[in-house]
Amino acid sequence: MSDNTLPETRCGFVAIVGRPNVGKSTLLNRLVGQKVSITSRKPQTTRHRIVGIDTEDKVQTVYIDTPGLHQEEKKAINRLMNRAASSSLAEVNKVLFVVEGTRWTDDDAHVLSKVKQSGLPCVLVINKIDKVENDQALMEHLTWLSDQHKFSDLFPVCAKSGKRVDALRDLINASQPPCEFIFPEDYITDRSSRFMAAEIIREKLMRFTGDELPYSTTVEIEQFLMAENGTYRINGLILVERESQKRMIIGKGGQHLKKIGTEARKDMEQLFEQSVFLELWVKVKSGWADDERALRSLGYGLD
Ligand SMILES: Nc1nc2c(ncn2[C@@H]2O[C@H](COP(=O)(O)OP(=O)(O)OP(=O)(O)O)[C@@H](O)[C@H]2O)c(=O)[nH]1
Repeated sequence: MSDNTLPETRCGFVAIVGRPNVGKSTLLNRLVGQKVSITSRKPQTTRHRIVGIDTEDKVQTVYIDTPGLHQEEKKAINRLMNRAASSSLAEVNKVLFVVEGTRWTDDDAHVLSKVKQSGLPCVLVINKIDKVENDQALMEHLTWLSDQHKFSDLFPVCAKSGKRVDALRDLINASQPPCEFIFPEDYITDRSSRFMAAEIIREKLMRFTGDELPYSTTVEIEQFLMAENGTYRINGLILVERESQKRMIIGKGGQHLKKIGTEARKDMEQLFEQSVFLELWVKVKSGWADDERALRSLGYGLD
């Protein structure tokens, strides 16, 4: 603490908003420098509010990753912002509104209306610039975007490659107000390791099963132990609705499930910085929607 009692550290919440599939989770992972939110080509991958924490020197930024907003989720952004803003520790002091290249849809317009209502300063992040071939079209679109709202900045990035993400991070960190750190310096998320393990498995399932896998598929971590040698022993249970889905996930001779397991294990080892022994099981569960346990693992009831 300095003499005038203002903390030497700076800290604040930043909400990441945008319609589904614009790359919010990819951006969050880049900003935090670690995988804290799962990503996939399928829209609506994010079901949970994930906090990614970025601490560098004396600045801490706590990111909130929202499920993709579309017309039916009108209240999500308000709920999110109210919840974060009512925190006694810090307030959401910035919004990152992510859009995709030169595309602008009704869902983007809907998110923008919510941003306007919130009255919060907003940086417009134009992601996926690698996909924009026409520079002139991008410039014209940026001009058009800047007329839609008084954004504090317009920031083109490529979250996938990380291009310009560091500069964005500097911009965000520079604007954080004096505040004690909310989380310990070595935290990158407020989610438990068990939760992260289930999310990683779910990501690999979505990646490797293509469009056939229904969103109703859930993952539960049945066991999460650290053995004496420091290895994590993790048992994951994948719950599906039909026998055919089970066969699809397991694949011929178990090859498919093995691949999912290997990829998930690698990500877990990177995240937990420990060796991981992962076992996966697939079980058919009928009437899962009535099952509170399965619903919980989908994230319902967490609010
Ligand atoms: N070409 C390109 N693709 C990107 C970029 N950023 C993200 N993507 C891809 O876009 C897809 C969606 O990314 P996500 O990060 O899951 O998007 P999201 O906005 O979090 O999606 P929801 O969870 O549905 O809200 C994935 O396939 C990403 O790899 C980028 O800068 N360039």
